[in-house]
Amino acid sequence: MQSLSETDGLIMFILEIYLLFIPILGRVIATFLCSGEKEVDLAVQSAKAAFKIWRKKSGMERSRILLEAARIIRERKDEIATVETINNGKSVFEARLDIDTSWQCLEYYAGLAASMGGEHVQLPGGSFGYTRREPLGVCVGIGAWNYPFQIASWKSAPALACGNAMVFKPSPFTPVSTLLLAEIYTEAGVPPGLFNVVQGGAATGQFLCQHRDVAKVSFTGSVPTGKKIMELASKGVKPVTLELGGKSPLIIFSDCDIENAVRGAMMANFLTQGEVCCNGTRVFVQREILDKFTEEVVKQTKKIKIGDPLEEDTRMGPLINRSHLQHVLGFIEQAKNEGAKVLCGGDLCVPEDPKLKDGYYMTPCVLGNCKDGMTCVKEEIFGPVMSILSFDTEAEVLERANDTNFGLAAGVFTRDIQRAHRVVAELQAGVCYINNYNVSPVELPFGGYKMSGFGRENGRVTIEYYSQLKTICVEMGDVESVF
Ligand SMILES: NC(=O)c1ccc[n+]([C@@H]2O[C@H](COP(=O)([O-])OP(=O)(O)OC[C@H]3O[C@@H](n4cnc5c(N)ncnc54)[C@H](O)[C@@H]3O)[C@@H](O)[C@H]2O)c1
Ligand SMILES: CCCCC=O
Repeated sequence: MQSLSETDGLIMFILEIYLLFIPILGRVIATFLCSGEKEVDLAVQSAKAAFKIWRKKSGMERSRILLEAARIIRERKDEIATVETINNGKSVFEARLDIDTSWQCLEYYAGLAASMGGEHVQLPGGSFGYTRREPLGVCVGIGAWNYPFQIASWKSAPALACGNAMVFKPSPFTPVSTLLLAEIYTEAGVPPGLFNVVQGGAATGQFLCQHRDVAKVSFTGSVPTGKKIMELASKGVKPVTLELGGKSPLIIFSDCDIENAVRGAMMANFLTQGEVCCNGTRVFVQREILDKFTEEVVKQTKKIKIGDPLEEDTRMGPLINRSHLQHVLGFIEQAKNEGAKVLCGGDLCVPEDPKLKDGYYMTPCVLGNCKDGMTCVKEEIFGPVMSILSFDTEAEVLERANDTNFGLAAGVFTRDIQRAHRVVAELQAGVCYINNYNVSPVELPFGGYKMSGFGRENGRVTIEYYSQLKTICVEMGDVESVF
């Protein structure tokens, strides 16, 4: 995707034309116009009108419609996954898993919609108070390009279940699948405009964040953009949820089940071409098993089938675009210059199929001899690059694992259950895995510590991020005035 007029920072109506590149082939397949200030306002106004209808519906009514939307997603799973693969480049095998977690999210919040309530509190003299959980209004969702349909589902499902409307802006690199979600919500019976999609990049996102009728912004993307969004939202005192980047540690103790630890490390690094926010890219391995673990990880990494992501047995497709591919390869060059050793991969890859020759493919990379101060260990690469580090003691690895501004996720592999819980209690990360990595059941909250953001997606707690609490105080006696 290229913007003919990349306009980061400009707050005015701008006509942006985006070229939609398909990463599999490296070719333009469509162009589209970005929504300007006027289109953003139209989307917000129609969402506002829909909100007036939707907020009056009972939780049971909202639940029924969300369940119907979940059913349609299940029914259209293969079609949506194919669109996601063509647009993003991830293997269709993985895209189907994303679609599963999407309809599961709608089902989960459909289940909670009818049970959102407040509490009743008795006060002296028969008086009492109660609380009501009320929707916020028109919420904005802004998404990244790595999980387009899933991100839109994870934001819209709790928002709609709570009685809100949502205007969603996908990344301009992956504008397509969110439109399918809008179509599905409409078919399921939400009022027209309740879930609106606007297209565009930074400028469109800014129009949304500063719109006076927007009540909340939920953002998924990078730390620098998250900071800008927080700043814009602060001007209107709008609450924000920030799901940002990471550089998560995965700690492998020598008493682990090594086969599972290797599988965990692969899951922690190579899903969606490594373009995953919570990836455990700093793999700390206890010295006693370093050689054995490294040998096995390299062996498994070399076996990953790279190629046309629409083929059933492909497990790694192209990266999102050419400039990101160059960016990732640049990190590998820098790692070599700083003393890391490339144990496998890290090269441009031209798949055998001639039609794929212009796609954005690379071989997944394992870096050995990594040290804490290296750029590849400190910065989010967002590509298929695993950095292996060694450690000796639990105290030492905890200190090193926490020595980062990020705090999205962390993992530990050990057979010692006391140690597992002791270590995760000390890890400064919002999501911790014991003896697994990168599983995201929608029943569990997901979100970061430190610069990886705040607020949560999924789980019961997310209801609190899409609703507000009203307190009602009821007097049953006479007014005792102090005057
Ligand atoms: N924590 C999570 O749940 C999570 C999930 C997926 C991705 N991510 C993070 O996202 C990043 C990769 O995604 P990306 O490259 O799309 O991120 P990005 O920050 O470049 O863009 C994200 C979205 O923000 C929009 N945007 C850009 N500038 C804006 C501005 N000034 N105002 C409003 N909107 C603006 C973009 O158009 C896009 O829709 C990585 O850092 C990754 O870790 C986090
Ligand atoms: C595993 C899903 C989390 C998405 C982050 O990029």
